[in-house]
Amino acid sequence: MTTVVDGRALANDLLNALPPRIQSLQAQGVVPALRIIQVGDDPASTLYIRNKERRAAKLGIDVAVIQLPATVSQAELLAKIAALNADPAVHAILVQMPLPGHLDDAAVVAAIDPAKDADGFTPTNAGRLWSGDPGPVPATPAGIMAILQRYKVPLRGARAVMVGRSRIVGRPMAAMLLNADATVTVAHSQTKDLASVTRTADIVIIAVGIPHFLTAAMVKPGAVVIDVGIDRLADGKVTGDVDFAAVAPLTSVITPVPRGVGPLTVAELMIQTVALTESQVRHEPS
Ligand SMILES: Nc1nc(=O)c2c([nH]1)NC[C@@H]1CN(c3ccc(C(=O)N[C@@H](CCC(=O)O)C(=O)O)cc3)C=[N+]21
Repeated sequence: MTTVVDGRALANDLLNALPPRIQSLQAQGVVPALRIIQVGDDPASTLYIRNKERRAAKLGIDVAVIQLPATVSQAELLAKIAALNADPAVHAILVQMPLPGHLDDAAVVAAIDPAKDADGFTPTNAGRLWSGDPGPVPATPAGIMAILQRYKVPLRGARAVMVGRSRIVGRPMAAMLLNADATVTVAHSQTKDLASVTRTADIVIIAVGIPHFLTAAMVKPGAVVIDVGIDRLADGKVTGDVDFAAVAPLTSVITPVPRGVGPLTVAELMIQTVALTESQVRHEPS
C-alpha cells in the first residue's frame, strides 16, 4: 500500500502553531520581519517568492521583497545585506537562489548575520548543523524531516540515500538524517552506477532538477521516496525528479509534485522567521 503525502495539509498543520507565538511577540511590541532579496526577475523565483509573501502576510509577518537588477554588483548586494544586518527592525533575511553567474554565492551567503539567517545557509549555521548543534536550518530539508516524522518513517539505522549535494538541499539534508541516526549516503552527478546505490535505500531523497530522473528500476520495493524537484516541462506543467506514475506503486510513502515538499519549504521558512525573532527579542539588551 502506498501513501501519497499531502504536503499542503501538513504545512497548514505546522503553520497553525504559529499565531499564538506571533501574538505573544506582538504583545511585546515586536512584529516578525522577513526581508527577501531577489536579484533579477527569473519567473520561477518570482513564483516561489510570491508563495512565501502570501503565507507571511496571512500570518501577520512583516514581509518585503527587495528587488535588485540582474546586473547588480557584488559590492552593492553586500552593502544591502549589511544594511539589513544592522537594522534592528529586521529579524530574518534571505537571498533567493540561484544568483546570476557574476555574483559569488558563497560570499553573499556568508555576509548574512547568522542570527538573521532565515535559510540557515551561512557557514556558521551550516557548521552548527553538521556539528549536531541547534541553529536555524534550511527550510526544504527541515520540511522533509517534518514529512518523515508525520508519516512515521523510522530513521534510526535506516539506509537513506540523498541524490544531490547542493548547499540548499543535499548537504543539509544529509546532516539532518545523520543527526537522526540514519545511515546516510550522498550520491551525485559523478556517482558510478547510481541505480545500484539507490536500490539499497529505505529512503531516497532526490534533488537534481531533471524531470522523471528516478525510475522504477532505481527503487527498492517498499522504499520511501521524497521528490524535491520542481521541474517545468515543455508544456509549462510542473513535475518532479521522480517518474511518479511508475515509481509510486513500488513505494510505501511518496511525495507528489506539486503539493509535496514545496508547501513545507514555505511553512518552515515562516517557522524559522518566528524563531529568529523570538531569539532576538530574548537577547535584546533591556
Ligand atoms: N534562498 C533560497 N531559499 C529558498 O528556500 C529557495 C531558494 N533560495 N531558491 C529556490 C528554492 C525553491 N523554493 C520553493 C519555494 C516554494 C515552493 C512552492 O510553493 N511549491 C508549490 C508550488 C509549485 C509550483 O506550482 O510551481 C508546490 O510544490 O506545491 C517551491 C519551491 C524555495 N527555494
